[in-house]
Amino acid sequence: MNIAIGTKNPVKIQAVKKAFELTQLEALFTSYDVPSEVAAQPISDEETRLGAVNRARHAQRKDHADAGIGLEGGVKWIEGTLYLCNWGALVTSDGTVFTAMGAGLPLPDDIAKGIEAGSELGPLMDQFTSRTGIRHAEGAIGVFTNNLITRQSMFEHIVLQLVGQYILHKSVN
Ligand SMILES: O=P(O)(O)OP(=O)(O)OP(=O)(O)OC[C@H]1O[C@@H](n2cnc3c(O)ncnc32)[C@H](O)[C@@H]1O
Ligand SMILES: [Mg+2]
Repeated sequence: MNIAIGTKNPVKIQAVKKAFELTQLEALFTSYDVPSEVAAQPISDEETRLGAVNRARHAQRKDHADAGIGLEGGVKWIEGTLYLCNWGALVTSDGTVFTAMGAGLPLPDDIAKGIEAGSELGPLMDQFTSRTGIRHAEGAIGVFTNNLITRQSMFEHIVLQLVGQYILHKSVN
């Protein structure tokens, strides 16, 4: 099957490819820089999920793929604490939408203050770690789990949830 991925971020692309390796599906991949149509820094489950769905829809339409996949990273407030939140969506050529959420943990106060002030998590994480390109590497989830879970493995898990739902749907329809 042809899978169109709605990002050019290599971490997300690798996550999709790795997840498909664990399935019985033969897949060919393309990737496109598509709009999420939400803020560059989504700040709720709803907004992050919508970003993932929009990316999946746009990617699917780009080359009439059998399925489009969108992955979106965001943050959300729970009881005054800022948490990481991550979402994925798979949209099929007949318009069926599957969604799934991934790992999320609380972020330090300094990061939360930066987000409140309007900054994006990517640059804030670079500042926090005195490095560059954390979002293309282990991500915030990697930094705050001591690399036990990386941004790639986190997104891989989301894609497995999406593909699992898709396979089940195909087998009963
Ligand atoms: O090229 P795309 O696909 O857009 O990949 P991205 O790394 O920008 O990822 P998102 O747009 O999904 O993430 C939304 C925002 O949150 C940031 N972000 C999300 N998760 C992150 C993480 O784990 N580590 C660092 N930054 C992260 C990212 O830099 C964006 O500002
Ligand atoms: Mg982005």
